[in-house]
Amino acid sequence: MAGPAAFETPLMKQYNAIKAKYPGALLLFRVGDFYETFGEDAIKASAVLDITLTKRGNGSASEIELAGFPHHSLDNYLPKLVRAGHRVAICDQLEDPRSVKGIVKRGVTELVTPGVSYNDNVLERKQNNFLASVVLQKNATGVSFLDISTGEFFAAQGSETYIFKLIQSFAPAEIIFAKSNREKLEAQFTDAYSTFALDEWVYAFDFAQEKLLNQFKTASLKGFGIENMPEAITAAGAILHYLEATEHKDTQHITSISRIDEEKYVWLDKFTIRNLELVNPQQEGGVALLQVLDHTLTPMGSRQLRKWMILPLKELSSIAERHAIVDTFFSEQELTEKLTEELRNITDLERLISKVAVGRINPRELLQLKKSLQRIAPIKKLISDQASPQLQKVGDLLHACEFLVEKIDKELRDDVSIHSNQGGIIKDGINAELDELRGISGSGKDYLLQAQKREIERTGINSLKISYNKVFGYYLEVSNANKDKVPTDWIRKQTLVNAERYITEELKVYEEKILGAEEKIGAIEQKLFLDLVLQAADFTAPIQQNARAIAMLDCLLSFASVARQNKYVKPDLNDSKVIDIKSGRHPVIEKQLSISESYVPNDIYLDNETQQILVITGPNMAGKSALLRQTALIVLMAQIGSFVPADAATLGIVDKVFTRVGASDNLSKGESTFMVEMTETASILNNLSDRSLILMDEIGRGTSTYDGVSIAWAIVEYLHNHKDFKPKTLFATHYHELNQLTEDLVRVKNFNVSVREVGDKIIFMRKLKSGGSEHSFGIHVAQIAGMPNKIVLRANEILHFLEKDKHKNEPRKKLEELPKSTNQISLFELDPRHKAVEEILQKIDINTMSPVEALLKLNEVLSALKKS
Ligand SMILES: Nc1ncnc2c1ncn2[C@@H]1O[C@H](COP(=O)(O)OP(=O)(O)OP(=O)(O)O)[C@@H](O)[C@H]1O
Repeated sequence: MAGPAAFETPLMKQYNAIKAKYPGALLLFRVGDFYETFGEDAIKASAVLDITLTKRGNGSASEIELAGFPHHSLDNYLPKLVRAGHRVAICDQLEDPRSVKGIVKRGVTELVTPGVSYNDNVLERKQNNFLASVVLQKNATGVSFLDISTGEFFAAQGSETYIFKLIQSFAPAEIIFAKSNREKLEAQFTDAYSTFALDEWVYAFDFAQEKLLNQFKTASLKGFGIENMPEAITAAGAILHYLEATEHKDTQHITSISRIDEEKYVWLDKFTIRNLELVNPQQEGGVALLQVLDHTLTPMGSRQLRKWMILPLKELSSIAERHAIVDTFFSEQELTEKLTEELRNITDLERLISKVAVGRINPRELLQLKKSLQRIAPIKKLISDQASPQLQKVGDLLHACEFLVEKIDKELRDDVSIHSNQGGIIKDGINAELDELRGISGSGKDYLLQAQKREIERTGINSLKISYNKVFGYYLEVSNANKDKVPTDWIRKQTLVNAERYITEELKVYEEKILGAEEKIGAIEQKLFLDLVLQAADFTAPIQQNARAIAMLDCLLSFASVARQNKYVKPDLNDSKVIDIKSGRHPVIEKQLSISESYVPNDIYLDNETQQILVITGPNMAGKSALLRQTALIVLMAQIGSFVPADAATLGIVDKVFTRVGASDNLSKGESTFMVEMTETASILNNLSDRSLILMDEIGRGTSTYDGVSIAWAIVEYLHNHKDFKPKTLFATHYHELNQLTEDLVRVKNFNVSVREVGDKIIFMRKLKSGGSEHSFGIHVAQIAGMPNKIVLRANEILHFLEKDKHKNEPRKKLEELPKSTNQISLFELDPRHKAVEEILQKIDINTMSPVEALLKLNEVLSALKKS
C-alpha cells in the first residue's frame, strides 16, 4: 500500500486529513452515492463485508486499495463492521455537491463503536448495549455503565473484585479506560470485550465532575447519591467525554445517573453467575434460568429482567413489594389477561424516546411511539383500580402523555413510511399552505392525464404515454412504429432502441408547477414532522419513566405467568437465617425432562444452629449438583421477586452466594488447574458472612484422592468452626470419608442422594436421604456409559483391593502388590460370573477328588453362574 504522502489528489488529501483525526477507526468516506474505504480499511472492509476490493491510481505512481458500497446500504453494512469489532467513523458530505464547485466539505458525523450505537441492527432487542468505563485508583476501583440507546446510566465503586464482577454481570459491549490503566485492564478484559484506551486527562476527577454537572444541569451530584464516590464520578464523566469524542453530541435523553449500591444486592461471585447459568447457559444449546423466567412481552421488560437476575435484592421490603404484585397477578386472571393484551401493543418506548431525543426517529417509529403511549392510560386505569397499594404505586409512575398523543394522532398519517423525506407524513387539514400545494400537485397530475388523452386524440397514437424521470422530467414516449405521427411542435429528447421520447412546452410548464409544489410539500412536511419530534422530546422524562414502570410490570407479569405455568409457589421471606425448602425442584432441568420422566423434588433444610453444612454423597449422576444448584436458584429467584419451584419455601435473606465446582467440571474452559480451584476457594473463605450460601461441588477432585479428601475435610472444618460466621453450605462430594466429619462437627449433617442397586445395575432415585453412603458407584456409571467390560472389571478388582486395605497406611506398597492386569481379554473377564467360576476351578485338585466331590463342585459352579 502507498504511504499517505503519495496521495496527491485533492480528494485523497481531504481523506487523509480526516482519517488522521480518528486513529484506530475504520473510515467510511462518502463520495457521491457511495461510502468508500481506502487502503488498510478497504482490505478489512472487503473481508468483513464480502465486497469487492479493487485498486485505483490516486494521482501518483502508486495505487491504493478501494472498497465501497452504496450509501443506502449503510444500515446493512455498518452493523457487520461493528460486530466484527471495528470502530467505524462515518464521514459524510456536509454540503450539497450540486451547490459547490471543487471539493465538497466533508466531516465525520458519527463514530460508531461497539458500545455506542443506536442502530437497530447492532442492538439486541432483549439486551442492553452497555458501554463501560473503568478507573483503577489506589483507594477504590470505579465503574460506570451507559446504554446510550436507552439512556440508562449507572455508576459504582468498590474493591477491584467487586467492580470486575459487576463488569462481568453487565457484560458491556465495550470497555474504555485511561491509558495508564491499559496494561492491567487489557490483560483482564481484551479477550472477551472490545476495549479502548483514552488519554489520561479524560480520567481526571474535576473534569469528570464538571461533565456530569453540565449534563444534568445541577449544582451538585447529591441528588444522584454519588457525590461521595470520586472513582465512580471519574468513570462516568469519562463516558460523557467519550460520547462527544465519537460525535454523539445529542444526549438530552441521559437525564440521570443511578448508583449501583453494593449493599442493596446479593453478592454473586463470578462462578455463581456462570455455574448457576443465571443469564447465559454454560454450553451452546443449553438453557439458562433467564430463558425459563422470561415470558416478558416488551423489550424493556426483557432487558429489565436480565438486570434483575444479576442484581438479586437483599432488602426484605423491596422483595416483598415485588412478591405482592406477582401475587395479585397470580390470583387475578382477568387482570393479567387484560394487562397482557395491553403490553403486547407496546413497543420499545425506551429506545424510541432516545431516538426522539437525538433526532433519529423516523415517521413510522413516531407512529409506534404514539400507539404505545395510547396503551398507557388504560394500563394506568387497570392497575390503579386494584386494591394492591404496591400496584397503585406503579400506577402513579405512569404518565399518559395525552397532549403528545393527541398531537401526533391529529397530525401524523397512519400510513407513514420510514423515510421522512418522501412525503405523505402529515395529515390534511393541519397546515393551510400544505393543503393548497397538495391541491395543485393533485390537480396537476390530473391535468397530465388529460393532456395525455388529448395528445392521443390529436395524434392518433393510442399507445402514447406520459412518464417521468429525474433527468428530463415529464416526457411523451412514442414507439418507433408511430414515430411518423409525431407533431412538429414536440421536442425530441431521447432515442431508445424501440422508442423516442419527447417533451412539449405545455408539459414543461405543468412540470414546474407540480414539481415546485411537491418540493415545497416535502419541505413543509419535514418541518412539521420535526416540530412533532421536538414536541415529543419535551416528554423524554415521563416517557422514560413510563418505559421503566412498564418494564417492571412486564417482569412481574412474567413471573406470575411462569409461576402459573410451572406451578411455582410464593416463597415466605424473612429475617431469619433458615433455608427451609419443601419439595424443591430445579427450574431448568424440570423443563427439560421428557414427558415420561418427572423431576424428583427434594427437601432442603439449612440453618446456623443445628444444620449448617450438609455433606451430600452419592454416586455420579445421582443428582447432587442439581440439588445444590436448585437450592441456590430457589433462593435467588425468591430474592429477585419471583415465585419458586417448590411446594413451600421459607427463606431467610441470603446476602452472598458462592459457588465452587471441582476443577474438572471447567475443563472445557481451560480453567481446570487445581491452582485456580484453590485460589477461588480461598477467595470464598475470605469473604464469608453469616447469611452466605455456599455451594461446593466436589472440591478437591482436581488432585490426588488423599490431597483432595484432606483439603475438603479442612474446608468443611473451617466453615463449621469459623469464629464469626456460620455460612450455610451444601458440600457435594464423592469422598464418603467426609461422612466422618459429623463425629466432631455438630452442625455438619450427612445426606446422600439415594440409588437402588438391582443386581448389577443401579437405579437413580434422586431422593435426598439422611445419612452417608458406603461407596461411590463410579464404576457402575462407567459401565452404564459403555466403558469396555475389561476396564470395568479391572477397576472393580483394583477398588476391592484398595478398599480391603484402606486403613493401612501403605498405599504405595499395596499398589505394587496389586495383581497385574493382562491386556488380553480372557473368557473369564467377559462376565463377572466367569471370574467366580474361574476362582472355583483354580482351587480344584482333580487328583485328590472323589466323584461325589466333583459333582458337588460342579453344582457350586452352576450356582455361581446362576447368581446375577
Ligand atoms: N431430582 C431429579 N429428578 C430428575 N432428574 C434429575 C434430578 N436430579 C438430577 N437429575 C438428572 O440427573 C442428571 C445428573 O445430575 P447431576 O449432574 O446433578 O448429578 P451429580 O450427582 O452431580 O453427578 P456427578 O457427580 O457426575 O457430577 C441431571 O442432568 C438431570 O438430568
